[in-house]
Amino acid sequence: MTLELSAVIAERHLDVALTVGGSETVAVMGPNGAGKSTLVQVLAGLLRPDAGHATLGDRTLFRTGSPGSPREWLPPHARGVGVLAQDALLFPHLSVLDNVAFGPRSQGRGRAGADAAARRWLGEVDAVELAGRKPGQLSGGQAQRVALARALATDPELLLLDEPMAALDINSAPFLRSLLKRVLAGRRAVIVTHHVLDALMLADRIVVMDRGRVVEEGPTAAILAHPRSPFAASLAGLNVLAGSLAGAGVRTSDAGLVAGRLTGAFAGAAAAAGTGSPAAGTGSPAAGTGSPAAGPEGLAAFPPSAVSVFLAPPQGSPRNCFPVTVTELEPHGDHIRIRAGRLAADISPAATAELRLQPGSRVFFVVKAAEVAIYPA
Ligand SMILES: Nc1ncnc2c1ncn2[C@@H]1O[C@H](COP(=O)(O)OP(=O)(O)OP(=O)(O)O)[C@@H](O)[C@H]1O
Repeated sequence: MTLELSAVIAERHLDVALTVGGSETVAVMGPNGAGKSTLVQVLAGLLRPDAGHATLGDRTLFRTGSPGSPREWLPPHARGVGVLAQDALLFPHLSVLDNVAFGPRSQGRGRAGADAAARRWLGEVDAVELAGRKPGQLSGGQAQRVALARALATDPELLLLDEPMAALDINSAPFLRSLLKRVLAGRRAVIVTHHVLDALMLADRIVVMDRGRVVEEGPTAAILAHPRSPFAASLAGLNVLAGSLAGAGVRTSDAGLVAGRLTGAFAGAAAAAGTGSPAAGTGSPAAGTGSPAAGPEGLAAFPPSAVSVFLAPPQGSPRNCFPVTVTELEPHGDHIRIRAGRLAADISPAATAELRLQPGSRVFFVVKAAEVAIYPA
């Protein structure tokens, strides 16, 4: 069962087409004003396009009409669509439990059944203990978890997430991100995000929008490896290595142990569990996507500006050191971006000349652990 959408809204310069498969999560990215939120509002039934149609399996969400196919419009509550926005938007006068039970109740379930469903979903987002509170007694992160439970409690065929982490502080965002990873698995979802890590961790595919149109789309890894739009190219700048979490680092199958610093709430949890900081790793990260079986999955991310380039490994240094072969050199602002497979380093033109770098040069990319952010995937 597929979601198919085409929509034109002249006032917002929107002209998009989108298809989302049955258990696919699509990340919608793009610069400010690209039309990402407008797209979500169209799918949610909050905005009426001038032209177009949307179908979810054999159901029509809307059709603006043409000779031979009449105008159709399903109101938001009848679409089978759940929405999680930047703000939780809970009903302030209802308890957490009643907020989550609201959807099942309006679908016709009795109180006992709706409450049981609400408790089950609160369990899914680790918020059962909040059931009796009012929204005013919740932190931002707690409210967002409750809003996620509320969005899921109607068992929507499509989940829409519009920058769900944007309003959260740095400590709450990683927890919600790992919850989303769990609940989005096998579910159809569209997530609007500004963060490439969200796309990497949560989505199967990226759709890049610009000025109301889709300018690029494809599997997340493929878009980042071969970006065609300037926006995707800017996203692709970040170095990301995947593997399994090991203390304050990530053990990759081909780049060894990448040492870094744990981010946000996860750092607190790891510290409480008594995990330490590993020694810096060495290895060849040319492919860098391996995911060894041991331990929960994690990502190590660092900007090209944090990478130094050496002809020989620095002696006695506690830094991450990756032997690589240069594949490409390109101008990047005042610097030269040195690409080596999936990794990139930005260094000065003078350093590039001094090291006599060219495609095929075998060098060492070196990055301090303090510059590497470690995320649970
Ligand atoms: N309520 C509104 N009324 C009229 N035009 C709007 C409204 N909201 C947004 N727009 C316009 O529609 C276009 C798309 O905006 P939209 O908010 O969908 O972009 P976005 O990609 O979500 O941007 P951002 O990343 O800044 O949230 C922009 O030109 C914007 O100015």
